[in-house]
Amino acid sequence: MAPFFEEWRDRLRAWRDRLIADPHFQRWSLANPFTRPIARRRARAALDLTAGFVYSQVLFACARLKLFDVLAAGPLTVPALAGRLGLSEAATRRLLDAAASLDLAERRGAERYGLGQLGAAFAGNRAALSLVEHQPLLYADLADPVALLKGEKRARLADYWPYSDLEQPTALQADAVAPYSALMAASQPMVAQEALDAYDISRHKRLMDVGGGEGVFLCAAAARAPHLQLTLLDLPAVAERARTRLDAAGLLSRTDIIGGDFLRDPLPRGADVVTLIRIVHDQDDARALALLRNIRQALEPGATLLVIEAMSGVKGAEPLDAYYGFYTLAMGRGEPRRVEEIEALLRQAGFGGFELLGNALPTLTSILVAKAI
Ligand SMILES: CC(C)=CCC/C(C)=C/CC/C(C)=C/C=C/C(C)=C/C=C/C=C(C)/C=C/C=C(C)/C=C/C=C(C)/C=C/CC(C)(C)O
Ligand SMILES: C[S@@+](CC[C@H](N)C(=O)[O-])C[C@H]1O[C@@H](n2cnc3c(N)ncnc32)[C@H](O)[C@@H]1O
Repeated sequence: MAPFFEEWRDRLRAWRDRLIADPHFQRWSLANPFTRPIARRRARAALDLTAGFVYSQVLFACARLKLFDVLAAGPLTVPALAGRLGLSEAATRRLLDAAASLDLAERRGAERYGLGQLGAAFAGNRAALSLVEHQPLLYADLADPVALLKGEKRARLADYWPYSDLEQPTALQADAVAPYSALMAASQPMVAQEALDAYDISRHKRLMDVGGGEGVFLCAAAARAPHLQLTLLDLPAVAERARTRLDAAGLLSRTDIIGGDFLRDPLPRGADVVTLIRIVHDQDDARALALLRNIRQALEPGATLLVIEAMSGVKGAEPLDAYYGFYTLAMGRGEPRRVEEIEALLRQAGFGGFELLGNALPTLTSILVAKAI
C-alpha cells in the first residue's frame, strides 16, 4: 500500500481507538437505540473474553461428570441428577444452571434439565470430548501466561508431549507415548472425516502417513479406498500401538509399519501421496523444513503431499492463533502457521502447485495440497 494511504489508515484507526476507549462514547453507544445492538455485542464479546476460562471449567466439569451421557438418555430432575453425578443437590443445581447459561444444558419446566444444543453436539462427539478432558494440563500451565511467555516456567504440557524436546525421541518407551497417542487416536476421526471428505484419496495407489500415530487416519482412508496400499511411520513405541490397531482392523496385509525418526531416518520410497496430519505445527521452522525435505527425497516428481492441520488466517478459523499459539508455547515447541508460511516452507523443500481445499470446519483443520516438483 502507498505510504500516503497507510498513514491515513493509521490516523483513522488511532481516532477509532480513542473513540471506543472513551467512557462517554461507551455509555452513549449503549444508550442510543441505533448503536445499542453493536455496543451490546461488543460488551458481550468483552465478557466472554473475561469469563472464558470459567466457561471452560464448566464444560470440563460436565465432561468429567459425564453429564452429556446422562442427559442424552432424557431430561432428569435435580435429585435424580444429583444421584447420577455424585454431587449434592445444591451443587447439581449450580452446575446445571451454569451449563444452561452456556447452552450446554437446558431447563425443562421448573424441575428438570435436559441437553442444550451445544450439550447435544458434545454428547454425539467423543473425539471433541476427549480433547476437552485433557485441557486441565493446559489450564494449569496457563495459570501464569506471562511466565510462560518469558520462558520462566517449564510447562507440564511439555511432559505430556515428550517428543517435543528430545534429541532422541526414538528412545521413548511405551508408557511415555501412551497418553498422547491415545488422545490423538481418540480425536483423529473428526480430522480424518474433514480431510477425506475434502480430498478423494482413492485416486492414489500408496498412501504414507508420516507421524501417523496409532493408524486411525489410515483405517479411515482404507475404508474409503479398498485398493490403497498403506505405509505408517512414527516413533517405534507408537508404531507398535499402530500395529495392534491395524491388525484389529484387518489391514496388516496392506500396510508397512515403520518405527523411526522422521527428521533423521530416510523415508521409504513408493508412496504417491503422503499425509502430514497435526505434525508441522509441532515443529519450529528449521525442523519443519528438515522434515519436508526428508519427505521430498522419498517422492517422485508429481507426487502429492497433504498438510492437514489447523492453519491461521483461514476464513472461519479466526481465534486459532490464541488457542494453538499458547498450546504450542506450553508444549515447548512449534507454532500455528498461516497458509502462506507453510507454502513458503514447502517451496524451500521442493514442493509447488499449492491448493487450499475448502472444508466444513476450518477451526478444526485445513487441508493444503502440494505437489513434489
Ligand atoms: C439448522 C442447523 C444447521 C443448526 C441448528 C441447531 C444446531 C446448533 C445444530 C448443531 C449441529 C451440529 C452440526 C453440531 C456440530 C458440532 C460439532 C462439529 C462440534 C465440534 C466440536 C469440536 C471441538 C470442541 C473441537 C475442539 C478441538 C480442540 C480443543 C483441539 C485441540 C487440539 C489439540 C490439543 C492438538 C494437539 C496437536 C499438537 C500437539 C498441537 O500437534
Ligand atoms: C500431534 S501427533 C499427531 C498424530 C497423528 N498424525 C494424528 O493427527 O492423530 C504427532 C505425531 O508425530 C510423532 N512424532 C513426533 N516426532 C517424531 C519423530 N521425530 N519421528 C517420528 N514420529 C514423530 C508422534 O509420535 C505423534 O504420533
